Amino acid sequence: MERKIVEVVAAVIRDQDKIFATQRGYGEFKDGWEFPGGKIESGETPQQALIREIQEELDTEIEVGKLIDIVEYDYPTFHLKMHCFWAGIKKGDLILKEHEASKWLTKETIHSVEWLPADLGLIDRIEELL
Ligand SMILES: Nc1nc2c([nH]c(=O)n2[C@H]2C[C@H](O)[C@@H](COP(=O)(O)OP(=O)(O)OP(=O)(O)O)O2)c(=O)[nH]1
Repeated sequence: MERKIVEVVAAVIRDQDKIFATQRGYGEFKDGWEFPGGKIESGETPQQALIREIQEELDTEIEVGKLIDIVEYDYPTFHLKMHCFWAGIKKGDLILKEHEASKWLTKETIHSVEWLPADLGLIDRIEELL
């Protein structure tokens, strides 16, 4: 059987030398750290999906910047294709509507949380860009 492809967008919200990470509050990956975002819905561009997801999850309006990378990762039950963009805050205070915790991380602290497996390669790249 063909493995299911899950197409996701994620925002690396940056403020100077810090990036914003969130901890999942429910589901299969509960307690893992990630970049906020979610699944692209049909008819949406990745940028539109990201603006919608961040509004829903964090009650914040973002400006979507450049694509950092498209991460491909094989989880046991699906293949993840994750479009990761730089983002900045336009309006709002990053209120956690779904996540259980959040942190601003720097180059020095970026490895201090337990990232989801698919994010590890990306984290090494971001570390160099901070
Ligand atoms: N948002 C996000 N998801 C990630 C990251 N790394 C990673 O493996 N994932 C995986 C976990 C999930 O299987 C999937 C994202 O789906 P989701 O459950 O957040 O999406 P959603 O909000 O649209 O989903 P749903 O609960 O409404 O079904 O991508 C990451 O850094 N950010």
